[in-house]
Amino acid sequence: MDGRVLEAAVPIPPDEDTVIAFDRVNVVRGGNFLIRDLSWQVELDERWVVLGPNGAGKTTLLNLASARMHPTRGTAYVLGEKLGRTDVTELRTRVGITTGRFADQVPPSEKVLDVVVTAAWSVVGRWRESYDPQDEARARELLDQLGIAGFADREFGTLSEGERKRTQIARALMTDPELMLLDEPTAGLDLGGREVLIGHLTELALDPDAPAMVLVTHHVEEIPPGFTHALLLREGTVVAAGLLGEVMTAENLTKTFGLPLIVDRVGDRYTARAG
Ligand SMILES: Nc1ncnc2c1ncn2[C@@H]1O[C@H](COP(=O)(O)OP(=O)(O)OP(=O)(O)O)[C@@H](O)[C@H]1O
Repeated sequence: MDGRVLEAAVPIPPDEDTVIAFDRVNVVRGGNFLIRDLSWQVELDERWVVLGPNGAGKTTLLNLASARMHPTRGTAYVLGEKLGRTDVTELRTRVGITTGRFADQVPPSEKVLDVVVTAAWSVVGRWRESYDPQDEARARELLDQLGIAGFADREFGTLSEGERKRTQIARALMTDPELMLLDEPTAGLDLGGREVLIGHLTELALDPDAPAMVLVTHHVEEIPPGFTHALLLREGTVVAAGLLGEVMTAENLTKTFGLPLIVDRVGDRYTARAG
């Protein structure tokens, strides 16, 4: 494929350290290809960013990776389970996901600690009088890790957008997932909120005990240091995939976004602008 950095050779079935193995996956809806012939492999210790313009298929890719959708054609394994052939209920508990839609489902009066603890039962809204002290301790530890321990007893609805996003990440980590999916975690944040969140995502990315991660974003400025790989998507197909430093070229991003771009690396961050 033109411009492609890495031609994925995906062993099927994948070995046990492979968390995502997609082989020539297609997703077709109403005669349109949302994903076309996509092959991709994510290993346990990798942290991927998925970049692409609106409508490129990024959310569709996360829907596959979180077992919320299975391919129309092609083979997709997530955490060793073949999509379309497996009990997705069990598989979904092994994948942590944060999306913009989640915040809308949380009752504003819900206590922050409860938002995190209830992940253990895949529910939103407190429904038990008391929790296992171990679960509560873990939730507090995660809130602390995300820098919001002081908000444990606050109502979710009173948090800033950035604090809500951090609560959501703590919730996604609560079940100790093997794969963590982050759909535009920094969208809608002001500069300060964005940078704080990027700092926490960097800490997670550098933590060898953290799960494999896939982060979707529209902006190269929002790639947290510590992320190792990138997949560039356009119109459902892979423009480039591989090591971050090799993929993030002006040529690849120009193809991905369909306009001439200049890409700079400043320290461990990227910037892009029209060239
Ligand atoms: N059920 C569906 N039927 C037909 N087309 C669909 C369906 N769901 C999504 N699409 C289309 O598939 C394309 C990919 O959608 P997707 O949401 O995966 O893109 P995205 O990269 O996440 O976009 P954005 O950055 O805007 O969130 C879009 O053009 C969308 O309109």
